[in-house]
Parts: sequence; structure tokens; C-alpha cells
Amino acid sequence: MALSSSCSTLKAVNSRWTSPAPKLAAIRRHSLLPELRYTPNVKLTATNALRTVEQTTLTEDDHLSTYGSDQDDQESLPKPRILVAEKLGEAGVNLLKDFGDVDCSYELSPEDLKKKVAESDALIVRSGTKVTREVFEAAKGRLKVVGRAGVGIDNADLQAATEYGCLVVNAPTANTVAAAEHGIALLASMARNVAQADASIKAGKWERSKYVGVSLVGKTLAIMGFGKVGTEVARRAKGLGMNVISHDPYAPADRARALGVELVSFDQAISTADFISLHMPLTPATKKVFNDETFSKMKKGVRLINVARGGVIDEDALVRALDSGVVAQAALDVFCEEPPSKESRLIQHENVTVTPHLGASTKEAQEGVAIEIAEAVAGALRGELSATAVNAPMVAPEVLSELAPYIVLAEKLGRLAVQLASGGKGVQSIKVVYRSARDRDDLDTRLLRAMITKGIIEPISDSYVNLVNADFIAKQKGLRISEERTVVESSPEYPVDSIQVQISNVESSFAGAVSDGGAISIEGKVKYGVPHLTCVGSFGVDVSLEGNLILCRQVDQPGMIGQVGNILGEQNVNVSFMSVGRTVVRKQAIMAIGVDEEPDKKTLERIGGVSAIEEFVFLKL
Ligand SMILES: NC(=O)c1ccc[n+]([C@@H]2O[C@H](COP(=O)([O-])OP(=O)(O)OC[C@H]3O[C@@H](n4cnc5c(N)ncnc54)[C@H](O)[C@@H]3O)[C@@H](O)[C@H]2O)c1
Ligand SMILES: O=C(O)[C@H](O)COP(=O)(O)O
Repeated sequence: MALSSSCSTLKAVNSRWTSPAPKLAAIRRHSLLPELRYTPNVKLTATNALRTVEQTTLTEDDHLSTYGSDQDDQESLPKPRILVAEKLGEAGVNLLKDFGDVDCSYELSPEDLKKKVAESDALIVRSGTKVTREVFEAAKGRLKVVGRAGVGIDNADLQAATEYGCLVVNAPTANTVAAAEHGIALLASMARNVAQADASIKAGKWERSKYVGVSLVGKTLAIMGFGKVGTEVARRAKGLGMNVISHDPYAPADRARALGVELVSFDQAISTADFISLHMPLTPATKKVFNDETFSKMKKGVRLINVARGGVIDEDALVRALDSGVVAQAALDVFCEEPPSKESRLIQHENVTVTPHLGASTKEAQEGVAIEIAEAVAGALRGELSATAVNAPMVAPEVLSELAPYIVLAEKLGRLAVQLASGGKGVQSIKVVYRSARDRDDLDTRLLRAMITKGIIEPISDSYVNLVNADFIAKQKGLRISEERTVVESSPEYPVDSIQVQISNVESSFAGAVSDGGAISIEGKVKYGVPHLTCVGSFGVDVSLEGNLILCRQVDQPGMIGQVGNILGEQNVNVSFMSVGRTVVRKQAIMAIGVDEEPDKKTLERIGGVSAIEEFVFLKL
């Protein structure tokens, strides 16, 4: 069986960036987030797997791979390569240059983009680049982060990103005001025929009566999508004396009320408005939501503004509505196809005002977006959990900091548990039991579950697991991971009292790890910030989870610690921790020995040869 290593470490490179808080260092080492694939791998030898992972099967197709030694101490990690595929504000590019090798290559063909991503750790785009499944496939796992320098992420295949473990982050706030201002600019200029009148006068005409406009004051504006941009448009429209209503099934009514905006149903909004301004995202639910049927419900002579996404409108239906006069005018910044065809009847329609997707295009917004996305991408490459992650859970920094040692514990328990499984049936059913004094709602276990998944899958497959794809990969590999919470009476100051990982329906390479219920069962706790193994099968032990571990099951009798300690000492293997757990005195015991170095095969065989030892296993943490 082929052996490969998937050891990856995270390290801030050439950092002028804020240093990680000490508590987070452990998370970075064991990060679930896009890990720096440019960290060289360490090949392991067959002896590494002695009586451990060799016997473990997840699925028949999986390759055996194990973690190599921690490489945090490596001095010279290569810099991450960051491909900027669309024009990005200078401040953002400069920030990225401080952090990695930046390749600004604009207007790439799909083929060139695919070639470049195969050599890039991060890709930054705006709305003009389609980040398709083929792009993720072509990246062959190298691409760890896609940064969308803006809000809309409809140009990225999020499902494919998730499947490939690639984090997608966006810059959701820096262009809000610019987009809202553009919406208001289109609203006002459309109402007063500014663009048409400008073209007319430049064509040598003076058509004052043709371009009589309509007033805004007292008119009803329906804002479709009361999010960041919609809210800012509402604020400005109120200032213009408009009556503002909004439809947004997910917006809180009190936020709208505070601005004097009434939230109404879709039909109510479109049937009562004089102006309709679109501010919802393009999703399967909003695609072509403005169509023949919905146009027919609108007030005759309504005026439409779209600075959201072209795809929310059926453009052919809009042309029909304009021709029939149901829609008096439309002002559009976004289109189904960008750029739209020159022959498009919509673009050429005399009652339509168009701009080439300029909503976010102010100097201020572009600088802001560039900085926002550069920080998000660099943070993600450093292994920080992102506040603007689009396809991974966002975790508040304080939660992350608190969970840091438990995250390390979770991965180590997963790693240990899977090494204890054997028999070729494959690991399928895993149960995790969290004992905690906290209320159910006060413990976010997503990170812990993802880390356990990572610990289980990575030693026995070539899959790269992170927070983005943990659940997906587990499902793909047929792993069923169930979670259970037990409330215990201990201090709620600590998020978790203990974590137990059980693997059922498999044989074990170490019978002592099988609990009375028949499942492989190990349990751990965090003590003084350090993860400890506290239970193996039905045996209580206490050994810190650092380095490697030897578990021996033996007849409980004096002198065992000395005998094994001597064998290890003779081979210059340093024992870091030792603990003995017994079920019945003088009958059965388990000895858990933490070792800094990996004993060679002969040493392990000598331990196995000690007469009272019934079985032993060497486990890499
Ligand atoms: N033209 C531009 O350059 C430009 C600039 C910025 C944003 N945008 C686009 O504007 C849109 C809004 O951006 P944002 O930053 O306000 O996003 P946002 O996520 O803050 O707001 C979107 C709102 O739409 C609501 N929504 C979702 N489905 C809906 C539905 N079916 N009906 C009504 N409302 C629905 C959501 O609840 C949310 O409140 C996005 O499509 C974004 O891509 C365009
Ligand atoms: O979604 C957005 O942020 C806007 O549509 C801006 O897109 P752009 O970055 O291509 O200008």
C-alpha cells in the first residue's frame, strides 16, 4: 500500500500582519481553514504505521497516509501565490504583496485561468470572472481561498468550492454606499430623463417638451431586498420625500420600522409602487422573479431600477412590459449577460437607461473593497477563521479562542480513534459525546466535529479536510457522525468537560479500547490548556496528548512500568508521560505511555514480548 504524507502547517509568512494571539497558535497549527499547501510534505516510512493505521480501512479506494512531524519550525516556507484576476484597488494589492507573491493577470481566458489557478494558493476576482467547477478541478487542490472583491458571489460555484475544500470569502460591506448612491443616481436621472436628454442635446436637438419628467416626492418606492444596499437606498429615498415600502422575507420588521419603512408582501410591493428598486441577491429563488406574470401585476407606468443582478429579471419579459407601457422606464446597471449584446432590444430601448455595472465603481468603494478582500484572503491563508466566509461557518473570535485547546483535543481523539480501528470493514459510524456544563445553545460544536472528522479521515486517506469540506467529505466517504450532549455539573466557565469518540461496528487493533457496549471508545479532556487522554475503552488513564503514544494492556502486577521504561530507555526513547488504568486490581490494566520519539520496530517488538503484556499498540498523535 502506498504511503504518503499530508502534513501541513500554518504559519504567517513574511508577516507585517498582526501576530496570532498565543491561544490561537494551536488552532493555526491544526487549522481547518485553507492550509498552506506549499508546505513541503514529509514522507513517512512503513514502520510509522506499525500495527496502527495499516490495519484500518475507511473505504477500499482510500490510500493510506499519515501525518508527518510538525513542521512549524521550518524556517523558510515559500510565500503563497495569489492570482488577482480582475482590477483591484492599489491599497489591497500592496497589502497582498507584503504577504505573498502576487500575479495581477486580467482578462484571462477560461483556459488561462485554469492554468494559473493550478499554481495559485488564492484567487481574487470581481464579478467578471466565472469561477466554475472546472476552475476548482484544474486547481487540483492547490487553490485554498477564492476572494470575491465585492458582494455578489453568484459568479463562483460555491458547491464545487466546498467539495474541493476551498474557502470563498467576499467583501460585503465596502461597496454598499456606492451601490446605494448609484441606485439613487439612476432613480433620479431616469425620472428626469437625464441620459436621454443629454444624448439629444449632443445630437444637436433642443427637446424641452419631450423630456418632461416625473417628480419623486410623495411617490411610493418599493425596495425589493432590505439588506445592506436596500437599507441605504431607503434612507436616501426617505430624504427625497418618497414613501418607502419594502419586500424582504428575511429582514427584521423592527429594523425597517426604525427607518419608517413598511415591510410588505411581494405582490403588495409590486402592485402599489411607482418605482421599484431591486436589491436582492441572485439565487435559484430570485432568478427571473420579474417576469411576464409579475410585470402584469404592477401598476401601469411603474419605473424599475436594477443595481442588484441582471438575472433576477426576465429581460425579454421586461422588453414586452416596456413596449406595452406597463413599465414606463427602466434604469439598469446589471444584465443577464455582461457585457450585453449591442443588438439587445433592452439596451437599445428608448425608455431604458443603462450603465455598465458601475454600482461599486467609486474610488472610495474600490479602495475599501480591495483592502477588505486582501485582509480576508491573507487571514484565510494564515489559517484564521474568516468573518466573511461564504461557504463555511463564521466563528466569532472569542468563541474560537475559547475552543482552541478543545479543537486540538478533538483532532487528536479522531486521529487516535481511527488508528484503533481495524478489520477491513471500514469506519462508518462515529458517535461523539460532549459532556459540558453549558446550555445546549451555548456550545457551538461545528468546529469540534469538523476537527474530529479531520482527525479520522486524514490519517487513512489522501483527502484534505478542513472546516469548509469536513461534512461534505465525511458524507462522501460514508461516515455517519452523530453528536450527543450530556449536561454535567461542572464549571460552565469551561465550554467542554470531556469529549468521547466512539467508533462502532469495527474490530479494534487493541481490544482494550473496546468499551462494554462493543464500540471503540476513547475520551479526552483539556487540563490546564493541554489535551489529555483520560479514558480508553473501560480503562481510565491520564496522559497528555503530545508526541506519540504506546498503549499496553497487561495483567495488573508490579514492575510493569519499570520493564517497559527500561526497554524504551535502552533505545533512547524519551518517555514524556505514563499512566496506568485498571478495571480490577491485580487483574487487567492499561498502560498509556507518551513518547517523544518513535520507537523502532525492534523496540516495539521487545515491549510486545514482555510476558504480562497481552497486547500493545503504537499510535501517532
Ligand atoms: N451593481 C453593483 O455594482 C452592486 C454593488 C453592490 C451590490 N450589488 C448587488 O446588490 C445586491 C444586494 O447587495 P447587499 O450588499 O445589500 O446584500 P445583502 O445580503 O446585504 O442584502 C440582500 C437582501 O436580499 C434579501 N433577499 C433574499 N432573497 C430575497 C427575496 N426572494 N426577495 C426579497 N429579498 C430577498 C435578503 O434577505 C437580504 O436582506 C446583491 O445582489 C449584490 O450582488 C450590486
Ligand atoms: O456584487 C458586487 O459587489 C457588485 O456587483 C460589484 O461588482 P464588481 O466588483 O464587479 O464591480
